[in-house]
Amino acid sequence: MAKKEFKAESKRLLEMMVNSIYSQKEIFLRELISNASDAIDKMYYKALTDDSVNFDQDNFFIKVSTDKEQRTLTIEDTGIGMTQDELEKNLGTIAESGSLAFKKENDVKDGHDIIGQFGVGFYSAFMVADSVTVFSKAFGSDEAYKWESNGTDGYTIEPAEKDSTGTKIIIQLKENSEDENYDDFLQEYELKSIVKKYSDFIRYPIKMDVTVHKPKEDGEDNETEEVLEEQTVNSMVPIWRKNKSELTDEDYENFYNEKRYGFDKPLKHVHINVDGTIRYNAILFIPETMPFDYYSKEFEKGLELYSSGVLIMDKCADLLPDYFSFVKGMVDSEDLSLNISREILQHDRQLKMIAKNIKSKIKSQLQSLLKEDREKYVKFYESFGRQLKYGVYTDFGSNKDDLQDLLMFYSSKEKKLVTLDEYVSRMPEDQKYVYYATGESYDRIEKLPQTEMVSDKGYEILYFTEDVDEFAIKMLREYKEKEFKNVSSGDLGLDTDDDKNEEDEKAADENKELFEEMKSILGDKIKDVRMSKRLKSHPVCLTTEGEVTIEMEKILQSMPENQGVKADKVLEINQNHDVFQSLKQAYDGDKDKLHLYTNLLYNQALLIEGLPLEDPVEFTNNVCKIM
Ligand SMILES: Nc1ncnc2c1ncn2[C@@H]1O[C@H](COP(=O)(O)OP(=O)(O)OP(=O)(O)O)[C@@H](O)[C@H]1O
Repeated sequence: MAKKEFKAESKRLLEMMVNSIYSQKEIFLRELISNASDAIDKMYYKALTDDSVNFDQDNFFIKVSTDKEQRTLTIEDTGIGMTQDELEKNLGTIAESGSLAFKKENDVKDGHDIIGQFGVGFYSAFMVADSVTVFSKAFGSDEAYKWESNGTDGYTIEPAEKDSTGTKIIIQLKENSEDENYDDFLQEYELKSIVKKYSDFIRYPIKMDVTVHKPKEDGEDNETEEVLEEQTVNSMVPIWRKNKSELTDEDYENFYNEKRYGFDKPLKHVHINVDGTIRYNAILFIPETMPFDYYSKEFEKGLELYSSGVLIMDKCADLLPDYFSFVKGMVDSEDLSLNISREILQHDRQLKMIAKNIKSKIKSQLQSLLKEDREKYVKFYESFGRQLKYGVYTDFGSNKDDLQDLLMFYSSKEKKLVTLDEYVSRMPEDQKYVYYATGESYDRIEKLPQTEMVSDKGYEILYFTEDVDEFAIKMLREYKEKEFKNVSSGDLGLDTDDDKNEEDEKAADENKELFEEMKSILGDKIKDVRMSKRLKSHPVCLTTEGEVTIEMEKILQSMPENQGVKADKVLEINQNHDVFQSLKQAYDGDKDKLHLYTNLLYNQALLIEGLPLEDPVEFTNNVCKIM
């Protein structure tokens, strides 16, 4: 049976393509400039293989100009041009890429700079055009041709006049509508910024007539006039392709500012050139200050992604893990698999490899910053440390090994931020755990009764003041085989001398009934009342049993999806405190008083923990009563 070819309704196909491939209309300019750059590149490659062709860099450029009255936009290049056949084949057949064919035919080894590959970019002009006219004169030919189309009912080709080799594309802009002001594409400022945004690193000059103010020739002092001056509006050579040794810190800072990655000065930059199984260049920055919306939902992470110098994506989120979302910068790779709109990537294997590579580079940069410039690292950590801690906690702790050595906490001994490694390496031999205490501020933690015994032993305590701290540490569980221990947790693992232990046990036994009575007075507010082994000068404190601590309870309670998770609280009493004698007396003779004292002590313990009193009026009345 004879096989039949698929037919395509080309008018509909073109319409669909034009209106559904690209998410932004302005992209047409990127596509036409990329075509122009490809056409000049072809001249460059011709010159490489044909001695009769001379490639003088100065003769090659792209010019973007407008005619406001006619409402036309013109993109002209001095590239290889197209013959009549080529116009027919390349611009008359959807998905026919002369550029891809050129790459194959010419076996261009370093031809990765040729951008076109799908054979559709040109038609993006119809997103903004009522009609497109192309004048082209091919290299080595004396004849020029005109191709014209309104995008709906085909195209025409006829001989035309054109002096020089190259291609000139004239776009007749669509009428303005309610949704779109096509006149924007006639505005100098608008055009300049689109060129800068997508095509800044095209290797050939993109020229425009730009309005400048100049002193008036025979005018008075200071009198100026507006004149048009032809300027090159793109930077051409991407800084990331330059040799690192040629670049100064200032060059990187300027790039950071020009690209508006931030308004601050970057703390550190990394310039990566990888030329292995995957090839890419990247410049990454660690900012000094936190963007104002950093810890909000509005903040979007991501690096700029370029393919052969053309911007593909403003913020490619897949290139950065969330915990390094503060990193700014760009990646350029020739090896990416792009889809036809060049907006998203079909196969992201390469992208994943680049992302992995970048992740380890950032980590090692941060490690070296910590080692070599502590002051800067602390500055960085004060802004972004919280994000690293989230990184430890999220994804079920799968990144904790990568991040644990970047963490810092405030130390009770050093009175500054220290790393876990520093803590563990100076632990006395008899210390079993890494101790930490939680609270609203360093000052408040300093005064927590629960820290007394641990500090007394001479052990260092890490102060946790951010809500994520304890969650992150629970995920870490241990560092260098040393478990973390909250100073408010049940067993502190402190070695006390045996005689004292025995004495304590005896006293606890003797007062068992008193504690039972107190427990029944407080009901389900607490899990137990116990004699304390951690208090020295304070009469009372709250501790917890089990996984949920008081700080965690506070955080969980403040969340919208709060499910009433509560910590198992234990009221600990210091039996060496005078208050304990009063409790005993009340227990023996005056049950009302025991009630009063128990409630007062419980409320005091709540206040110390920064927890709200259940009944502040009753509490103050009780205070008055004993006065
Ligand atoms: N300014 C130009 N000078 C010379 N040839 C051009 C020019 N513009 C387009 N062409 C030819 O027309 C072909 C089709 O262009 P089009 O932009 O549709 O696709 P492409 O650039 O090949 O691929 P992509 O869709 O990836 O951009 C190009 O491959 C090229 O051969």
